[in-house]
Amino acid sequence: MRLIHNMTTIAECPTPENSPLGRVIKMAVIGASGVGKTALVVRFLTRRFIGDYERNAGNLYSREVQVDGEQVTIQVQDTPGVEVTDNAVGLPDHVSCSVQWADAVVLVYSVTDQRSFDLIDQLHQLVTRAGGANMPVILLANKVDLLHLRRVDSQQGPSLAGTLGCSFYDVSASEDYNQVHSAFHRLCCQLAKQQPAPASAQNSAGASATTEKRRSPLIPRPKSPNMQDLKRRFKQALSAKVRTVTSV
Ligand SMILES: Nc1nc2c(ncn2[C@@H]2O[C@H](COP(=O)(O)OP(=O)(O)OP(=O)(O)O)[C@@H](O)[C@H]2O)c(=O)[nH]1
Repeated sequence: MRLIHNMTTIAECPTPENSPLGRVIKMAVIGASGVGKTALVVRFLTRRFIGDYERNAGNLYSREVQVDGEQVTIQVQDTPGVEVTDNAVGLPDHVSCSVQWADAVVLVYSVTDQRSFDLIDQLHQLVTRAGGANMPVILLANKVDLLHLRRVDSQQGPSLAGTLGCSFYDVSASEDYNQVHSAFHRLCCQLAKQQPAPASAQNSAGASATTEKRRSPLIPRPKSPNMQDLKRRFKQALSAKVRTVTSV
């Protein structure tokens, strides 16, 4: 089997950065197309579910949040959907690059899509190959609100997570902010505990070994963190709804 990229282009990969404000936690969200990766990231970072998302071209989102009382910069790389085909050899380059950049990976499948679930085992292998065996990974089963469309048995997710050695969460980006927040937030707490003190508290020689390991001059800087873009899209979605209502 081979993993292919569903999108036409992704121009840039994320670059590790230390915020002058303190700790930066970097996550990559990976899964098949349409499982709700963007919806989950947007829900976590803005509390909102817009419902209609542009096809993902690999956006990097960033936001300051409180983790255990500490102000932390969360950067989330939303990766384009991957698909399974024959002769799998590795992750698409841009996804692999996101894994190498990230401190942790969020694997996502949709409970309405058996193929997206079947992909997870293989994705996990490729993620640990690209990011190292110790890469923290969590598994999210999204769209649990769609009870009538469920195709993946509710026991399959926890069982697979047990086999892979990662935490598992049933979530619904559309219906339940708390579930989504809890899953991402626990991962943030775990990472915050594992990471060394912020770069600002260290001398330059003592910079994070993890950061140094992953820094590469070949990886260009990301587009600027796009909360503005999120807000724009949210406004567009709202105005589209207003237009629909007024035209009825
Ligand atoms: N009912 C329901 N729909 C959801 C949920 N999460 C996402 N969706 C919908 O599923 C569709 C795909 O969501 P996206 O967030 O664009 O999925 P994606 O994984 O980023 O897809 P790609 O950009 O193709 O990689 C959209 O129509 C969302 O509104 C959910 O929890 N419940």
